[in-house]
Amino acid sequence: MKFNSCFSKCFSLPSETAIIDIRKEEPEPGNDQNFTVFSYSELKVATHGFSASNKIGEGAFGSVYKGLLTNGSIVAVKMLSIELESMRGEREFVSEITTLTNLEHENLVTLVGCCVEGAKRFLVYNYMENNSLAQVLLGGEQNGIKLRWGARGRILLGVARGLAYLHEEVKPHIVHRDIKASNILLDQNLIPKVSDFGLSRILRDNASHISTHVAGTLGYLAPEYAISGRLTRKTDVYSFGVLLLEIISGQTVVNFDLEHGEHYLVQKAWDLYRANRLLQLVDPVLGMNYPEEDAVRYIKVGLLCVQETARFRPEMSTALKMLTNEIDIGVVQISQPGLVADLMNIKLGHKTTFRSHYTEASNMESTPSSLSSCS
Ligand SMILES: Nc1ncnc2c1ncn2[C@@H]1O[C@H](COP(=O)(O)OP(=O)(O)OP(=O)(O)O)[C@@H](O)[C@H]1O
Repeated sequence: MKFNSCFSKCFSLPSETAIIDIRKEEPEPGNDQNFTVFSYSELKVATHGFSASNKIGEGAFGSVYKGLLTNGSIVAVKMLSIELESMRGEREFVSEITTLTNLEHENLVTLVGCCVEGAKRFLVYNYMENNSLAQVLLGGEQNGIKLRWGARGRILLGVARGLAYLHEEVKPHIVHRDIKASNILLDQNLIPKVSDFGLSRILRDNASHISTHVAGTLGYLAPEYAISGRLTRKTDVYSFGVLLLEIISGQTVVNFDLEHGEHYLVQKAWDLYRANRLLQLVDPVLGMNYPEEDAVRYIKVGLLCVQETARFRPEMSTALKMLTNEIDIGVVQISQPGLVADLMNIKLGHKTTFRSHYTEASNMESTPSSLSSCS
């Protein structure tokens, strides 16, 4: 796709700015027709000037705004607040985004386009009506959504499918790196959509967006990734296992409000497994309204995914088959999970240093260089 093949158009807009110039990427024949390079003014109008009332979230990359495009579609506009030196150049940025928009799966958020205006960069996604799993599952009553067992099962299967697609069908495969409840968005039917996949591709080498200074995020990190920076698909499998345990238990991976001994969800699940009391992990709000056999199977898959030794964790497609009972988890041995407790104690006071340890060179499986200052 040629980035310089933009053209200007005039649209009438339902605001005080009646007519503005809009640059759009003209698709070449055979190219992806769904990809749009938006103009800054178009996004500005769509989000009411990036107003506070349109702001729907804030992440490590920057603020997210709800927007209404002139064609009537509702979008989420992510304003990237990353230093320019960490970001790829204009052409590379657009080319990486084009690649990402070609990834289509029911369980991935659709990236509809981007905007480059000087130093400013924006990503434009389909808007997800039910916000993130973090807010719905762990945000309490204010969301007005109570996730029943069936919905929880559909969500974790959907996330597993989305990840299996990124890991095993996309070529070259994509390691998400940041699987967590706030990166799972829910559409109007509570279908889960994995977001923020492939974002490291828009960064220059050695730049990282993973917000490891956030305790919750830290709890999702596989031990080998946290300690030595080794990034593989099994790193995502670990994070998926943590997410699964959160979905079943309704608890966050780390919660210091709970009683001593219950702070770390993975530790708690492991203790209950060894005591043969796995059902005690299930979210009490579900009462008795869940099939016990499925619950035990799901939790065992979660524990298998968070095993300390990466090679003992299943591939995502295998985990999926275990969840759906196509593969019998009963015969699989589960050993010691990777526990974050020690890591949390050591690292949380060292925000800046810690973050700098999580730099990765590419989206591919990698082992970054020295971590000698890690203490
Ligand atoms: N496509 C979308 N539709 C609806 N809401 C969205 C969409 N994308 C993001 N959001 C909202 O914006 C919030 C911030 O999203 P973002 O992906 O920037 O950060 P995060 O995942 O919460 O945190 P981090 O950047 O540390 O991973 C989300 O939690 C969600 O509430």
